[in-house]
Amino acid sequence: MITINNLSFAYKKQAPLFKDLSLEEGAGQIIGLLGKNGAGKTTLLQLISGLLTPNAGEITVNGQIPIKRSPEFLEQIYFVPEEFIMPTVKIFKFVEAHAGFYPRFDRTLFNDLIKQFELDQNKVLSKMSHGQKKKFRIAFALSTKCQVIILDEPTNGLDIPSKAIFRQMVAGALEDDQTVLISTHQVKDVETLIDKILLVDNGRIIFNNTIIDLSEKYDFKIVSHLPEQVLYSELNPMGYKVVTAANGNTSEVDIELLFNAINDGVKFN
Ligand SMILES: Nc1ncnc2c1ncn2[C@@H]1O[C@H](COP(=O)(O)OP(=O)(O)OP(=O)(O)O)[C@@H](O)[C@H]1O
Repeated sequence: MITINNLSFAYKKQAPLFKDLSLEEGAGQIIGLLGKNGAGKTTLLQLISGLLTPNAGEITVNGQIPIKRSPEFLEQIYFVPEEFIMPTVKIFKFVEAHAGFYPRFDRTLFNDLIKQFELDQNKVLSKMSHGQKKKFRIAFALSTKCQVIILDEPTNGLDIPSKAIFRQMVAGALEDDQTVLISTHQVKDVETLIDKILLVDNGRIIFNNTIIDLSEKYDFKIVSHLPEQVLYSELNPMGYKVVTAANGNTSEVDIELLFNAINDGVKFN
């Protein structure tokens, strides 16, 4: 689905951001793309979407080369950037004008998602609040049923109930042949949603693992006393948050703890 071979990329007059980066991701996953500020998450998403040109290496999405921006490519990828400007048209007019670009666009789903987000289709997009615009873009993205949906910081600006609705929507609206790539710092918002974590640091993917694998191999828990065999620990009002090797049970992955542990040098394999 998404294949990256030996990608190198630098912004003009800047040191290379990515050198020799390779990645292979199949269909049917919700992937969380994590990394510190400036790690290159948005840049990577823009490269995959064909909005930036690699200096070397190759990216393909379903066999298409993104930067060629062919109609076959554009109808199967939808990118919701972190910041965007919306046109001065009503929601229903926008849908009338744009849904046709996406052969699998599902109007029933769109109407349902807009209702769940409590948006009025007669509202003018440019006059909506930031959170409302974001909700519209998410609903539109999911309704395209594109094979690759890219969401850059989707929950920024969403109120608390909308974050829960967002999780239900993404989990409920996807087909087996779709892949969703979500870049976020709001890990709690996607913790129960994502199947896989990709961690970008210093121009490299330093971590690429599934939640199932992590939950089978490691325990993430809060304890009052530090156990002897601990891979990583953090002080917590209740005692310590720790990561240990699993003892036969599966535990829910605490992504924030995992992120901090990796940044502290803990190797998860
Ligand atoms: N248009 C640009 N021109 C030059 N440098 C840029 C440009 N856009 C981003 N950069 C630089 O590239 C690096 C990666 O930026 P990017 O926005 O991809 O990171 P990010 O991981 O998405 O960060 P954040 O979590 O803060 O959103 C940063 O050092 C940034 O300053």
